[in-house]
Amino acid sequence: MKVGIIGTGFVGASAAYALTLRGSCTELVLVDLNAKKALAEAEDLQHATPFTHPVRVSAGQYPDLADAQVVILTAGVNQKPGETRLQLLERNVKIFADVVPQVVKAAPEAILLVATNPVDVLTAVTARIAGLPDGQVMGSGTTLDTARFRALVGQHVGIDPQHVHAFVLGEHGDSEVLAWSSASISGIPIEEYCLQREIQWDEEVRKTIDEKVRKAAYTIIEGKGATYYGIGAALARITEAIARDARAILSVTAPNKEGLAYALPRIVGGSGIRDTLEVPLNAQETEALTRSIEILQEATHLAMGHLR
Ligand SMILES: NC(=O)C1=CN([C@@H]2O[C@H](COP(=O)(O)OP(=O)(O)OC[C@H]3O[C@@H](n4cnc5c(N)ncnc54)[C@H](O)[C@@H]3O)[C@@H](O)[C@H]2O)C=CC1
Ligand SMILES: CC(=O)C(=O)O
Repeated sequence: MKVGIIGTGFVGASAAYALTLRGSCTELVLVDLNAKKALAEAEDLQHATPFTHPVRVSAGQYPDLADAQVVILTAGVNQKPGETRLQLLERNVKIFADVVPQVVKAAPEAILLVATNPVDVLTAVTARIAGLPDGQVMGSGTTLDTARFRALVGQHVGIDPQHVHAFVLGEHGDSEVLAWSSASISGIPIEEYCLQREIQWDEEVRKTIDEKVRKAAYTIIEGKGATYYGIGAALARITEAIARDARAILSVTAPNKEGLAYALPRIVGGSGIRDTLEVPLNAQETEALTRSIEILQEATHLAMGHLR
């Protein structure tokens, strides 16, 4: 299975490394405006393959994406310390207006997986430009935030985060919603689990975890300039769900009938998004999700204006 990655900066290169380590594909084509960088990353990754999986890694141009099953879009500017994701909007919409038509021309059958921020808005923009069937365009959405949520809850209760079932919904950004009321440890509500095992579980714990999830990008960018390992692994996981027609439930983002994209748990398989699930929410979470969607609606309207 062939995968293309557009943009070989921190995120693109980390996704490529995760795909190679996990053996998520058999062929990987790297494309970047900076062809020298793409070539250097391809060579470096190729040298990892004797220790990983037999993935054929190369640097290329858009026509080399022909027959790719998935193309991951990571091209664009990232946040500087203190900058929000939505502040990247205008610059990255312009880049996508250039990149997306070239990807669709080369690989019209590929599932497009957007990672560039603001990812929800750029997923809507990609869908608008690409004009592909429903389900063929998705964004990484809150898969990373959901992973952060699960990792922190797992750490607090002392179990493998793979057994924490919890979602972050709405914007991949400041207004995101942690769906506490439906979160569980392998089906046992967290509150009940903590009661059984005499673990602290109160508003203070939830507030600390919420803050750490919501602010993770800001603190990591402050410390090392960019975030990339978490999203690299998330992109490999989403790609595998497509490659193996896994029907995995992942909080990816996708445009609705009105062209507005935000993250909800969705069933991801070989043809992309197969369905969207509803998470039971309490009144406070419903209100927060409505507000998050309103913020994205405003930003998406602005982004579509930049396309004209
Ligand atoms: N969705 C998520 O959860 C996450 C998203 N991101 C986002 O991913 C994006 C990329 O971040 P980084 O890799 O850290 O940035 P980076 O600056 O390290 O890499 C961006 C790459 O895009 C390339 N590029 C720029 N314009 C291009 C064009 N027209 N065609 C082809 N390539 C082009 C650049 O040459 C560069 O190699 C940012 O928007 C960042 O905010 C970052 C982390 C998590
Ligand atoms: C940069 C970004 O979007 C993140 O790490 O969540």
